[in-house]
Amino acid sequence: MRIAVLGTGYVGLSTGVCLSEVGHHVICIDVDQQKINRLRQGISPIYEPGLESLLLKNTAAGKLHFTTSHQEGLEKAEIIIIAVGTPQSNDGAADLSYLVQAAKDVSAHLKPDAIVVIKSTVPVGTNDYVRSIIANHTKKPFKMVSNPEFLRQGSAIKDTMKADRIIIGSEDNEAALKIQEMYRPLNVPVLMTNVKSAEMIKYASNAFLATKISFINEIANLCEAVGANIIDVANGMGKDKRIGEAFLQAGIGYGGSCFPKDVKALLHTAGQYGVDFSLLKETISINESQRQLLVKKALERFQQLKGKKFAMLGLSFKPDTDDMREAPSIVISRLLHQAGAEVIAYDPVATENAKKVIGNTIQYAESVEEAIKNADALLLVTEWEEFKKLDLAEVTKQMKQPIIFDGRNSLAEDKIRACSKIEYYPVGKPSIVIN
Ligand SMILES: NC(=O)c1ccc[n+]([C@@H]2O[C@H](COP(=O)([O-])OP(=O)(O)OC[C@H]3O[C@@H](n4cnc5c(N)ncnc54)[C@H](O)[C@@H]3O)[C@@H](O)[C@H]2O)c1
Ligand SMILES: O=c1ccn([C@@H]2O[C@H](COP(=O)(O)OP(=O)(O)O[C@H]3O[C@H](CO)[C@@H](O)[C@H](O)[C@H]3O)[C@@H](O)[C@H]2O)c(=O)[nH]1
Repeated sequence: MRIAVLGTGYVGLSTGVCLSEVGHHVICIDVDQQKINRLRQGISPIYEPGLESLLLKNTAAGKLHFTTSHQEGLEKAEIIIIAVGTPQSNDGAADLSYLVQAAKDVSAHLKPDAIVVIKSTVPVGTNDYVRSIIANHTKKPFKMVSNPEFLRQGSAIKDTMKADRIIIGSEDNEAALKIQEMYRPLNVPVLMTNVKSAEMIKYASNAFLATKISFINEIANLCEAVGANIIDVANGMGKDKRIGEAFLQAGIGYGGSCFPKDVKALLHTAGQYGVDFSLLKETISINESQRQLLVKKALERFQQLKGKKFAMLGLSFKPDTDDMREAPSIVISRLLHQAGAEVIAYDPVATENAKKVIGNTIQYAESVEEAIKNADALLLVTEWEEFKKLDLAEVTKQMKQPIIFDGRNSLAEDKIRACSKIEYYPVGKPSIVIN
C-alpha cells in the first residue's frame, strides 16, 4: 500500500519506519526542513533504540522516503496517517492547531477516496471536527479512521511491531477493513469500534496508567511512614492478575510528553460535559507533589540547602530517551536553584535537550565521575542502566559526603551494603545508613 505519514516525531517516524519494514511504500512528511534533511541522510532526529537501523535499511530499499512537500507526499497516497503533535494549551485542553493545519494540508493535495487516519491523541469529537475541516476545503471524496497510538518512548519500535492491540475506530466498514489490512503483517490483535470510543480508549488508557502510578506513589509514601517496603508491597499486589505487575514502580512521579498532558486534557473534556472527574485531579496533584520528593528528603536531611552541591544523575523523563518534556529533573533543578544549592547534572543522552529547558541554572557534566566529585549528595533521577552498574563504594569515596537519594529505587541493596560508609534514601522503603 502507498502510505503518507504527516509528522516525523516519535509516533510518525516509528509508524512510518515500521510500516515500511513490513512491506508498505511509505513517505513521511514534516514541515521541519532540518528534520527531513537529517532523515534523508539516515540520521534519526530522536534517540530511540532500533529506529536508526530500520530507517537506513528501508530507505536504502526504496520503501521509505522523506519530504517537506505535502503535494509530493500526499498526491499518490491511498492512506494518510496524521501524527502531528497535540500539546497542552494553557487551560489544559489539547491544542489542536497543528492538527487543524495538517487537515488543511491534507485537503489541498488529497487523492480521491484516500483514507485519512488520525493517529495523534485527540479528544472525543476531534475526528468529526477534522472531517468537517477537510470537507470544507475539498470536494474530493475521502474516508476517516481513528487509530490512536500506544507506543512508549524508549521502546517505540518494539511497541509498534509487537503492540498489545491496534484500535481502529470508524463508521465506515470498508475503510476500517483497509486499515486492518495495512496492519495485517504485524499480526497484532485488532479491536474495531466506533470513532468516539477509539478516541476515548486512548485517554482512558493513559489516565488509568497515570492513576496507577500516583496510587503506588501514595502507597510508597505510606510505606515510609509505617515502616513497610514498597518493593515487596508492589510485588505482592502485582501477583494478583487483576492488578498486574506493570506500572507499580514507585518513584518521583510520571513525566513525558503524554501522561501529564493527556490526564489534563481528559479532565478538561470531563469538565466540558459537566462531569467532575475528581479522581484525575488527585492523580495530578499527587504527581506534582511526588516530583518534589527528593528535594523534601534532602531538606529533611540537611535542614538547609544553600551552598550544598548536588550531583543529579539523569535528566530525561525516563531512560532510553533524550526527551525532556515534563521531566521531573526540571522541577528538581528549579527547586534546588531557588534554595541556593549547586547542581551538576549528567545524562547519557539528554544533556543538549536539557540545556534548552533548564538552561544555566545548573551545570552539566560529561560523566558520572565529573558530576559526583565533591558532591554533598547524589540524586538519582532517571534509572539509566549505566547508573545501576555504578561501583557505589567508589562513587561514595569521590563525594564530599556519601549520601544518595534514589528517586527510582534503582540501586541494588547488596551494592549499598558493600559500602563502608553510606546514607541511602530510597522511595517507600527503609533507608540504609552505614557509619
Ligand atoms: N510521544 C509518544 O510516545 C506518543 C505515543 C502515543 C501517542 N502520541 C501522540 O502522538 C502525537 C504525536 O506525538 P509525537 O511525540 O510524535 O510529536 P512530536 O511533537 O515529537 O512531533 C510532531 C511532528 O509533526 C510535525 N508537524 C507539525 N505540523 C505538521 C504538518 N502540518 N505537516 C507535517 N508535519 C507536521 C512537527 O514538525 C513535528 O516534527 C501526539 O498527539 C501525541 O500525544 C505520542
Ligand atoms: O511503574 C511506573 C511506570 C512509569 N513511570 C513513569 O511514567 C512516565 C511514563 O512512562 P512510560 O509510560 O513508560 O512512557 P511514555 O513513553 O510516556 O508512554 C506513555 O505515553 C504514551 C503516549 O501517549 C503512550 O502511548 C504509552 O502507552 C504510555 O505508556 C515516566 O516518567 C516513567 O518514569 C513510573 O513512575 N512508574
